[in-house]
Amino acid sequence: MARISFSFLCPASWYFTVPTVSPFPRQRVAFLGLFFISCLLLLMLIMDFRHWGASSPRDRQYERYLARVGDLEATDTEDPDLNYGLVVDCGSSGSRIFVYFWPRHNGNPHDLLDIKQMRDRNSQPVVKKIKPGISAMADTPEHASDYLRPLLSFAAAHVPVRKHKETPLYILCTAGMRLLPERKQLAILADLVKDLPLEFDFLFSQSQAEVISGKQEGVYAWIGINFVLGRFDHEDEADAEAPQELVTGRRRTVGILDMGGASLQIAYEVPTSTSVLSPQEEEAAKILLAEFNLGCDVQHTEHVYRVYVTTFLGFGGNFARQRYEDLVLNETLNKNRLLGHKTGLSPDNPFLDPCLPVGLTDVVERNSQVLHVRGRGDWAACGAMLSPLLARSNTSQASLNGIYQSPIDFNNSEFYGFSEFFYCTEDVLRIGGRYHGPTFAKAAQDYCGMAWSVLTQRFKNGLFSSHADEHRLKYQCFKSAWMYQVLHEGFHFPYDYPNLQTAQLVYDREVQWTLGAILYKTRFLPLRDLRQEGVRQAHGSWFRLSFVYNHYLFFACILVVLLAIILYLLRLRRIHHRQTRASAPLNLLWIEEVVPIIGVQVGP
Ligand SMILES: Nc1nc2c(ncn2[C@@H]2O[C@H](COP(=O)(O)OP(=O)(O)OP(=O)(O)O)[C@@H](O)[C@H]2O)c(=O)[nH]1
Repeated sequence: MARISFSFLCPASWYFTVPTVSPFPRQRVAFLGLFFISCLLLLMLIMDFRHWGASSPRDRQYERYLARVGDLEATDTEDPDLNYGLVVDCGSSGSRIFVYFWPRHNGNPHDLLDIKQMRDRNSQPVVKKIKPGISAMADTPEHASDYLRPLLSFAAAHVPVRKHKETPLYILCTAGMRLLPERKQLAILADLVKDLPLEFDFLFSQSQAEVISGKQEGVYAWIGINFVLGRFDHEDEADAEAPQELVTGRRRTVGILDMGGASLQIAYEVPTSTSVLSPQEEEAAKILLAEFNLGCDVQHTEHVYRVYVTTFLGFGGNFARQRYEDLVLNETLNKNRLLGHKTGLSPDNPFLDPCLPVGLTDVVERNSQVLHVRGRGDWAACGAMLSPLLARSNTSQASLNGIYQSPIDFNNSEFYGFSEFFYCTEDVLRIGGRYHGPTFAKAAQDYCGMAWSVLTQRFKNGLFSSHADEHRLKYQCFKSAWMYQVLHEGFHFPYDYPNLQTAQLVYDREVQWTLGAILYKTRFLPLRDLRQEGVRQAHGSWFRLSFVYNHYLFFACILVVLLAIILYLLRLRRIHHRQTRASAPLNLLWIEEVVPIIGVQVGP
């Protein structure tokens, strides 16, 4: 029987022996119990440790709130960890450059990069616009890069020079370019690809200058707004915007309506199992559905979204006005010919246009044909005249141009309207935000019925939004009627649909399709970061899980060991007492034996 004595913790009288093979089964049970509890504790702590990276829903909401506040601050260009990206939106009415930035990816494979619009030293968004659209370069494509130079120089002055080489530049052209013959489009793009890299050091290749399809534009706008609203977040938590809704897994996404100068897009998520369709409808629906994965790993199917997206070229606000003028001119001249009238042929016998404010005069010219017009500001009559331009078919499941429209659950959906949807409601009417059909109709009607002289006077007095210009004043009556017709007659939105917001800024972030474009184009970058992180973790994994790194775990283990020791000592003490009582004479002998062996005694 071996004897071990403990002298450093106990009083001298505590000298005792420990049998190597315990003769006490209860002691063994206690040991096993302790061992089991320790393991359990360790396991729980390790599990908990894995979750330390993720914060609670409440924390996440708070973090999001802080992030929104942070979005309004000047971008810290000294921070070496920030990445930058540029998107040029070459639209039909003008081009604008957006400068975005993002920090390192947060490591959660469910999240996209946290891309935000850059803000300058005065905390103003870094964005610059030029007019006219790039399609104005159609006949002089060799000057396309000169045309874009002011935008790129502006961006180059804002992005730190050391970052230029790694800053991707995307030049994405929309409807204005789509309307040009392919030959002219290619000539413009070729000039950009050839000349811009000579002057600017951004990451730019041939594939990064393109004419995107309307479908892409719609999907990008859809991604942009849903990202800003946090609808791609997957964790279980109450929705900040709809707290009554406890969302598990995926959140309900919002749909978009985006009316530019030349084209119009609608996009919304559709369920994977669509309603019963005829084979023809099924075929039509397939063409209009975009299925894409927003996860950084294509194998993660929980990030697959199925979105109905349609684009209508020629249905943007400015282009619709041109189509309307074509229609009016042709109809009036035909009537003149048939009935011998002279309507619109001179300024004193103008065509009375219900879609222009009262008293506004204008001249429509097409191929040497001229039509003199004067506004009569009749919004209802204007709407009625626009009906043929919607080109609806008789089928109930079709929207504009007779295109199949996937059913929308108007009782359980949310939409955001951008560009003309916002400008038409806000610029002069000042009712942007939550859209209410009857209120909008009343305001638009009142505006239309005003005399042009009164409107221009109000404009001079600064009564309209700072974004409103003369073009807006002139065409507001037409555009508001067009928007209304498109929304309710074209897309069949109920007149009292309560869940449409018209917007340009959401949480003070400008929501443009360009944000969705850069999010989509950089969606695999997190995977690269995660892989690098994975390699780093593999090297340092022991360190990360070690007790020293994890101080909570370390203290818990110390506690468990101390507990085990104390219990063990108490147990031995009891055994010792029992034995002392059983053989008192032997006790002395034990002490005599033990003291010489150890030779160290604490206490008297
Ligand atoms: N109030 C206001 N109007 C704008 C602004 N930007 C453009 N517009 C006007 O809105 C109309 C539509 O312009 P955009 O939304 O830029 O459309 P676009 O990109 O030119 O058109 P697409 O090529 O069809 O996408 C044009 O008549 C512009 O003059 C803006 O920031 N504020």
